[in-house]
Amino acid sequence: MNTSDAIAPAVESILDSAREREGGDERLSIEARSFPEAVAATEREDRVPVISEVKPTSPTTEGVREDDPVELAREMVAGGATALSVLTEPEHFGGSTETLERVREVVDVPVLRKDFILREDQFDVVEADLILLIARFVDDLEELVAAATDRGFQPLVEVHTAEELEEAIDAGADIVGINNRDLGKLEVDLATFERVAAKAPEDVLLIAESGISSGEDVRRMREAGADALLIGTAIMDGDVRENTREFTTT
Ligand SMILES: O=P(O)(O)OC[C@@H](O)[C@@H](O)c1c[nH]c2ccccc12
Repeated sequence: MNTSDAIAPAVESILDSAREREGGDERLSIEARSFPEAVAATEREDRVPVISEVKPTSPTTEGVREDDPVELAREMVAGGATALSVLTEPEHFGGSTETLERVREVVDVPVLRKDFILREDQFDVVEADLILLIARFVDDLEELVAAATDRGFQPLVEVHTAEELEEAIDAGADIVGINNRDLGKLEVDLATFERVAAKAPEDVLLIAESGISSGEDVRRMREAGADALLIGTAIMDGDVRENTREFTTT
């Protein structure tokens, strides 16, 4: 874990509660819906692969969206989402594992569990197709990537710098998310993806995360090598079906 740079207080608070969150006591075994296949299918239809994020609120968003997350998820899939991301962090993002469970029951696309996982037993609380591991926050990335894969999850390793990208590759990640948001200052800069993606090996599936809010942003990330885009705020703001449709047909 890289602790040399200061982490924003909001993120410290997220990590404090993540440390205390209990794990499951039974090891899960999952039959995951393939994310690489879903991405390839979207590409064949000449659309942009988008992971649409169900995010009721966040430390950087104003207000809380009260609509039924399951209904939002359905609408996102109807709008052409390749996959969904569901926040399960309860205290700062308004998420829950029950929501993820219900969403995964009603859609047939791959679903990412978005949370701040720090220990192996925290994998075992709810099934998902993809699971997020944030390179900056975990001590033993390689072990966690292996533990996730053993259970049948497709680990998505999130990075923000070229050094973390290297760590992710060394840990065996083949799906990597490059977060444009700096978790130190919580600021977004799309140049992050451009800079870090340039260092990625060809065979890694690259996801551009955070701060994508226009067709222009989509094109910019695709030109820089994004195989898929993870979009939350800009989809959650308004008609989620129409918003997803617009991003996927840019
Ligand atoms: O709402 P945005 O800017 O479109 O970003 C979505 C997603 O990238 C962001 O929610 C995110 C990226 N990494 C995370 C880690 C935990 C929680 C949330 C995130």
